[in-house]
Amino acid sequence: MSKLKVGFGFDVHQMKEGHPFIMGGVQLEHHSGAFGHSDADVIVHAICDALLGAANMRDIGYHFSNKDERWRGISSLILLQHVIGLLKEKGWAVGNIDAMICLEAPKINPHVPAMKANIAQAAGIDEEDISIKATTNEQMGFIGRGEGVVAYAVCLIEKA
Ligand SMILES: Nc1ccn([C@@H]2O[C@H](COP(=O)(O)O)[C@@H](O)[C@H]2O)c(=O)n1
Ligand SMILES: C[C@@]1(CO)OP(=O)(O)OP(=O)(O)OC[C@H]1O
Repeated sequence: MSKLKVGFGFDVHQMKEGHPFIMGGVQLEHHSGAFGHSDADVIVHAICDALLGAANMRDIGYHFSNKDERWRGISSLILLQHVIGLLKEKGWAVGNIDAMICLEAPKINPHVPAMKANIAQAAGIDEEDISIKATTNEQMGFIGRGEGVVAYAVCLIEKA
């Protein structure tokens, strides 16, 4: 019988005026963008943490320190590829991923197909096994004021 594990991930990044905004490997047209040590791709970070959590392999900052110059400005899709490699070494394969972005603007919906394609390619999974959703924060709090962006993800992993 195969073994199944679920995982949960969360990430938040500050939004900065004039900064590029990368989400799911797509550069979004917006006056501000998520800021971090890497490309601050918040949905990919939440997915990495969900996968690492499911495999009980610590978290993204443990594997990719924000003090390490190797990861400065790196595409988070490359970090996701590393995470998938770590799971594969332990015999884990990804079942499915479901992720949610909480962001006031811009609209995410038009970009969901491209994001799914990027994440599926980096994770080596079928696009059918990755779901991306979005919500505003109804203009409340730091998300509502456009000061930050949040993402959540859950995943299922399996090993024979
Ligand atoms: N940044 C966002 C936020 C929301 N959406 C889509 O709009 C729908 C309505 O959002 P509410 O927060 O008003 O419920 C939501 O269900 C998403 O489909 C989006 O694309 N980008
Ligand atoms: C991805 C890493 C590494 O570049 O940096 P950030 O882009 O700042 O992202 P965060 O989600 O705060 O933590 C993980 C990191 O160590």
